Amino acid sequence: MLLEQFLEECERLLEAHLSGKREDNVLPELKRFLSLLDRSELSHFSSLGEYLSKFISYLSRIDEFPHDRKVKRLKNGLEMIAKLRNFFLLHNSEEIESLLGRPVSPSTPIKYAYSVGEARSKILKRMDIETIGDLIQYFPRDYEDRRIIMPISSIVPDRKVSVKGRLLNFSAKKASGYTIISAVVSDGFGQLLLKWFNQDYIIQKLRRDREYLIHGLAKETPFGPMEMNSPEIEEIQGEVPREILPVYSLTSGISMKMMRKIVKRNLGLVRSLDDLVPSSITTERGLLPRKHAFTAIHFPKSLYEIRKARESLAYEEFFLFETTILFRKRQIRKEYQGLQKEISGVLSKRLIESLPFELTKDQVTAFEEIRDDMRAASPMNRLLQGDVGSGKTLVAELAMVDNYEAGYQSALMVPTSVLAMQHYEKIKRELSPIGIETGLLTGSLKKNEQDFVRMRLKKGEIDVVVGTHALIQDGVEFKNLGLVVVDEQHRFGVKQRETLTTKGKLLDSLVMTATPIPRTLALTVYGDLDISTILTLPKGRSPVRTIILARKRLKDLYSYISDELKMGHQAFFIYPLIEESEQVDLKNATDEATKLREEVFPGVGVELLHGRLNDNEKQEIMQRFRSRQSMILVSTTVVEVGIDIPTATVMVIEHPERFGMAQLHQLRGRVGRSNLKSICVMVMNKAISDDALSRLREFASTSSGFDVAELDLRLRGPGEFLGLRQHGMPQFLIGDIVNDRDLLFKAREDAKQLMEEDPELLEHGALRIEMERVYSERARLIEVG
Ligand SMILES: Nc1ncnc2c1ncn2[C@@H]1O[C@H](COP(=O)(O)OP(=O)(O)OP(=O)(O)O)[C@@H](O)[C@H]1O
Repeated sequence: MLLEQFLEECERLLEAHLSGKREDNVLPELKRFLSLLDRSELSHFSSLGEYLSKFISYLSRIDEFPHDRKVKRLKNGLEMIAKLRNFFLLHNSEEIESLLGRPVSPSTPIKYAYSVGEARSKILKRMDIETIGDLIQYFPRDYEDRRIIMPISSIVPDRKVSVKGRLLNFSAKKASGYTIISAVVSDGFGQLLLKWFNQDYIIQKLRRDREYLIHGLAKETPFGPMEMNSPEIEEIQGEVPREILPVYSLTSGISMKMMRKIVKRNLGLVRSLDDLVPSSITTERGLLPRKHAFTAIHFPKSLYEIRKARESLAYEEFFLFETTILFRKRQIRKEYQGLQKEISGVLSKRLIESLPFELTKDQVTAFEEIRDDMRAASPMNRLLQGDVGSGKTLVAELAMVDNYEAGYQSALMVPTSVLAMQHYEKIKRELSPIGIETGLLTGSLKKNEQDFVRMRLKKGEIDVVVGTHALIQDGVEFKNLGLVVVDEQHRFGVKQRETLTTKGKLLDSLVMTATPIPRTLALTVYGDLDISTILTLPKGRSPVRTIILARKRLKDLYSYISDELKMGHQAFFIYPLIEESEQVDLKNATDEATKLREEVFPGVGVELLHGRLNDNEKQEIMQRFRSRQSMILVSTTVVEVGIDIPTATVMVIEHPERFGMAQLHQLRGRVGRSNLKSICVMVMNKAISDDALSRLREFASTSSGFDVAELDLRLRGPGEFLGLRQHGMPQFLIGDIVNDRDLLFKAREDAKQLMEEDPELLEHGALRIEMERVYSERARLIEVG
């Protein structure tokens, strides 16, 4: 085997031992690989041979060592493999030149590319390839390793392999709208069954008795030969070179062979690509220079080179993105002067002293960060994230007190009028004693009431206003707005945030979110914002116990709730539907409320809340629940966000599988908001799928919103997570913010350092040009954010 294959096998072996998958001796296998090694490559480089001997002798006594020393050697062994490979890569980079043809320009329309022309360019356009630049960035979805052609009889199932075989027979069948093409190939010793679904064009490639090269993943079948689904297949003409070839996603009208040829012939483009990442960083991070990475991603010499090329290109994407954000942020700071506020902190101290509890450490830190921002000359642009009930609103309140002391008005914008009312009452209660005038502005107020509030805002008679979307409507003017706080970022788009911030000039803006998002996402979605995080919950809080309960045990739950009610505690019951539906067989809030009120808990006050009630009705219901005139609130998810009832201790969720992870966590966050022990019960139906059940189990095992967010991200991927796609999250071509998160952090760090050393990017012209080209749209959003 070739050196690279030898290294691949060694790596697999050491990793299997390190992870405990293998427990036998290491050395015999290592020796076997060594005996298969084709040493011709070593003869070019004496130092390579020497290093290889060192590697072998380092591992020669490994099986005699105790466990911990063995582990250490395995780890070091893997590092030595990486070094050997890097040595090899450098050697390869000299070969790249020979691969590259004549230079072309990235913006050249695809029809002028080599081997393309008018007709093919139409096909390529269907693959979103409009220019030669797009072509080079059309990355392979997989690779075909032709360095070893396996005998069919030695195929290991579930591993991708290349084999050679003569086509014995083939057939095409149509069944319920599908075309299934089957073929049998043999290499004289073994047979393999090939199958393609709905790939009609394959049939044109098949000729009985011809020899083919086949690449794919073989699966075992209970009877008969192994089977490969949708393999790559190509007729053999002459010698098959030992190489790794790219596999692209294609559309009809273009073959894999042709696509490879087109890419290869136009690869000369990479000559004109300037490095975006400074070479000092590339070297330090062990990444490939751009030219090398682009060449290797299409035509790699080894599997390791593929990995390195991918890593290098993903890093480049992240680096470009992070630099853009930092660069724009700096531009904004330079161009816009903010309100430089004078804050002594006397008033906010008074509020803190009046509270019946102490601030948590994280609340103090977040508050200090906000105050520093408000004192500074540039406008604040900060995200305050913290778990449900961690006390974010209080921090925002303190910031508004500081802002008042500096002589400015503040606005707090929340997503629903019920929440606006709740915040307004709390804020009024706490801020009136220190002389701050508060106001409420929601769409549910009567027109003359709204007019009155608007008039007072304009005159500067209201210092702190709480409201909903009504705050951003035309006709709302402030005398001297200085701080905008937006609660629950996800409910408002960037545009709405923008409208409110332009109400005053160069305002400080604070965004609060109770749905913590993993750090990686925070860096990308909120890359333009500074972030304060409240991790710790107030003293004395214990996590909400989360239980999955079988429906037949509802009686036990009812008796538990009765005991809680006797102690003066309250309960929520959440249903996915307001009323009975003909389409789905789900419990609904209206019928269940009647049942709970009349049969299960008579006489305790059971109220029903849902989205079809008008705002005043909703507020009255909440008011009665808050003052404990009613003890049970039956609701749809309207209570999801922000409702703060410290005496509520039981949250019952019916059909929990209908809700998203973040939503479940928000619902759970409605209890456990004081020192009282609380539980969240998810009632389970028999019909629930295994997947849904395991998702709920995982949810039940978490308690912090940060863990829930990581779990959600892992299960659903970044695109679907919280519907972020609509919120300006950048799409990366090759970088994956979940799997490449470490790379993203590194890029962030490096970009920061680069911006400190060369803030105007004078020494990095190519980076600056590319930045403006790719991210012009995103940069516009950042500017207004
Ligand atoms: N340091 C603290 N110690 C004890 N209680 C606190 C502390 N800070 C806030 N609280 C109380 O905890 C409850 C939740 O606080 P708050 O509403 O500010 O949280 P939040 O993070 O905004 O919650 P949510 O995201 O669910 O809206 C309130 O009743 C508040 O008075």
